[in-house]
Amino acid sequence: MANMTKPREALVFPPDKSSSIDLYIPPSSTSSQSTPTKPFVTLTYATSLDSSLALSPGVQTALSGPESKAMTHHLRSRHDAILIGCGTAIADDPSLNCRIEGVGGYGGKGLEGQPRPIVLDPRGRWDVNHESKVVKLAAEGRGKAPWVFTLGEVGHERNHILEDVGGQFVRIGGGDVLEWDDILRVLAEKGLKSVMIEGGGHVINSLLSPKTAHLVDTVIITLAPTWLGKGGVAVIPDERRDEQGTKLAVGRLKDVKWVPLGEDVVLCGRM
Ligand SMILES: NC(=O)C1=CN([C@@H]2O[C@H](COP(=O)(O)OP(=O)(O)OC[C@H]3O[C@@H](n4cnc5c(N)ncnc54)[C@H](O)[C@@H]3O)[C@@H](O)[C@H]2O)C=CC1
Ligand SMILES: Nc1nc(O)c(N)c(N[C@@H]2O[C@H](COP(=O)(O)O)[C@@H](O)[C@H]2O)n1
Repeated sequence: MANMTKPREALVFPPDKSSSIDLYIPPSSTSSQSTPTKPFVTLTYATSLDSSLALSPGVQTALSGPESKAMTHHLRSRHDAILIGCGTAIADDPSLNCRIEGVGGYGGKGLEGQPRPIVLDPRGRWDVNHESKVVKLAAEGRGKAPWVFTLGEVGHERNHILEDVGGQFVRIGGGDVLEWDDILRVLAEKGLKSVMIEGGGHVINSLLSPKTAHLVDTVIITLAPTWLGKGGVAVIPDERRDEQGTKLAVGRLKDVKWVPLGEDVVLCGRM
């Protein structure tokens, strides 16, 4: 007979696999903070062999197999926050919760092990509403409510939708764009000690730009054995040049480990 205390969709990530991955993530949600003004930053996403996150902009594309999907949820259980851009929120209507067996809402207590969803939405493009998955899950006690980082005011109605489930709009910065230094400083000020940044393309490419790539502590990338073809949402950061104008690599990972998971391989490394 099935265990009645946990919902059927709970995922399991085996301890023998997690021991390799765990070297690259904060040991627990409370213990690791690289500096007082910045949370520990894990950049993590799934990509195709031709470096695409999705078939086309605005199209959700399943790349991870079941084993690497469980790995991603293990990461979600071990970070205080999970961050995406509004392009991903609009395209995917994501859950942004953790569905690993034993976390809060999936057999565990309260919201233990659930990350705080953060959506970067400088100009209020994401029409968050009562039907948004992340709002519904928060109302059901199966995930934390989102914090949406904006540059300007949003309407009262959207404010209420988030506040009713424990979320909020957070107005940050004084310029035209949300700067990574400001985003990470605000997360640290709010007591979040670790964040996993999932995407999408604009968010990853901007974070990996030469001026901000150093803000990333570790990288955990799922590589799926498929090509998505031209026109996809590609991870391809801006180029870097030295003072003479000679082109350089944007970055190279160190302390690298490749972990096979099902048909995928997971690349772990440090910036
Ligand atoms: N395979 C994977 O692991 C993932 C795939 N995706 C896919 O990526 C696609 C969405 O990617 P994009 O359209 O590129 O949207 P995105 O999710 O990168 O959002 C881009 C928007 O974020 C906002 N933003 C705020 N601050 C920013 C900053 N500092 N840097 C960059 N953007 C900032 C801007 O308004 C920008 O238009 C979807 O198709 C989704 O399915 C998304 C996440 C993970
Ligand atoms: N790890 C991973 N593998 C894939 O194949 C993906 N398409 C994604 N996408 C990211 O996960 C979000 C959707 O998952 P939930 O609904 O939150 O469970 C999506 O919005 C992307 O951030 N990730």
